[in-house]
Amino acid sequence: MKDILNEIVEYKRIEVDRMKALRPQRLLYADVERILDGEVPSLKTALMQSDTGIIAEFKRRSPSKGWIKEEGLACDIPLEYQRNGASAVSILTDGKFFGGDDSFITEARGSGVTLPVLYKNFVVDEYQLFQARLCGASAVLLIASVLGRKECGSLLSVAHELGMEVLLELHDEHELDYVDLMPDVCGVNNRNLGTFVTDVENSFRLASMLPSDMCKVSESGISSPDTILSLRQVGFNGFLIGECFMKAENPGRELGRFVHELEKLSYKSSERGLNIKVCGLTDLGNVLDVMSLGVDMLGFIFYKDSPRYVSPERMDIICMAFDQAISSDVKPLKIGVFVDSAVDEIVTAVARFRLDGVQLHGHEDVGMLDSLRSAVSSVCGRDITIIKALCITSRADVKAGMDYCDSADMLLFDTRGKAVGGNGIHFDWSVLEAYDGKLPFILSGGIGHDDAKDLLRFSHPRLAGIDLNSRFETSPGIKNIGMLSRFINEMRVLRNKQQ
Ligand SMILES: O=C(O)c1ccccc1N[C@@H]1O[C@H](COP(=O)(O)O)[C@@H](O)[C@H]1O
Repeated sequence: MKDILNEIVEYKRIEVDRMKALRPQRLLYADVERILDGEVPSLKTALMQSDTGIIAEFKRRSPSKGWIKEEGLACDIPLEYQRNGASAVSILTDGKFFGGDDSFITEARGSGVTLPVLYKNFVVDEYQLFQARLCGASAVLLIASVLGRKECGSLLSVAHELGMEVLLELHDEHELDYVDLMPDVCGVNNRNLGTFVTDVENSFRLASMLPSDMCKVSESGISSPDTILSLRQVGFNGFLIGECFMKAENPGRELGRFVHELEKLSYKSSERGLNIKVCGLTDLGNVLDVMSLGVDMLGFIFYKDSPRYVSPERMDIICMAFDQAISSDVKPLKIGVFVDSAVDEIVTAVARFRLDGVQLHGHEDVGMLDSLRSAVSSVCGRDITIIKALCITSRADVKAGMDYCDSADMLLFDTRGKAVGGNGIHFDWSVLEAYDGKLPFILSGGIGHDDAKDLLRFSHPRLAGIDLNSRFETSPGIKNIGMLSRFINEMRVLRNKQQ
């Protein structure tokens, strides 16, 4: 088989010469000089700080697949990626082989894309770096296997002088000496550019050979959130995904679905430790204070008989401030708590308050959960996390949780008491030994500030988090921030000692 990479690079050199003849380098540089004062967002910072680390790629065709999305618009898809949880966007600008163009980055910027944009092309000449800067790129891709080490070093310096970062792409261990050139980000390509065959094992193989403090990206062939979790464990910060999104009818929506799956999996694997849900919030200032503690989920009770009921009008105000206050490293999920509400009512709340999940605290059966999931999907175009709460007194109550294993994403075990929820009393946690289902669960029911030690002694393979509610309040619906903060710190200290 003819080596496709060689063919592309041969053509690229001819193409660059042609472009230079049409627009000499000094004229191009004069244009670049005019915009050099303006800054572009950093790819490295976005990857190191963001939740997902996903670099979503806009790629209309490829040499191996032909057209993937010929009708895809650069003023549409990259912005949708930004709205659906990407940390950065990669835009293919090579024309002949990938159906791209530099104008795609200009169009994406024009449509409102503020995320870092990677200029994805086969850079062999500094002329292309000027082009990248001019169209609004934050970073350029340099491929070790098509550049001599010296040539790569000098392109890297020019990119830096132009205020752009470099993602240096490696494919195998023979290229590891390029890492000394100090690129901003190091990529491991899982695609053999000669044959276009992908194998994610390549990233796992090279991970330990790269410096541990280097920002690392795994590129190509990633199609499942599970793979991202495993790649994170071996030190990857970023994940470049193109085809998996571009081949979907709606790439932005597909990314949103993928991110949601990733969030759910992160909870399941307890990758973030024991997750903390603070429930029964009703006051805007109190919500912002709780968020500053770095908790994982915020619970809002939409059950009118609860003393922690939050009205829709109050919730609108909370949501507005929540969206503005949010920074990527503090992003709790918004969970709505419902008791035997109608599906329509829940779907309306999910859409209006942009809820990430719902906690069903009544007698909702499996059929209801399935109808709810499909109604949310058709109205909101996305999935939600469904937490089914079960009231527990005995091992038999625990076993009932098994019924929901294909419909819910998580269970919540609460104490059976006089009120539907929020009774403030424990149940006997030892009955949870009877739970051997596959869903993760949140432990709930009267957890208070004096429970930290017992909680850390309690272990169960499916324990994913704890719920803090009535025993952390100054009055119903108002959380005691000092008490919550001391408890969360105590849990962290005890946990670190345990590890
Ligand atoms: O807290 C409430 O008022 C409430 C009302 C209706 C349904 C659920 C409710 N709260 C949930 O109850 C559990 C246990 O809370 P507590 O620790 O015993 O106060 C918790 O999961 C809340 O989400």
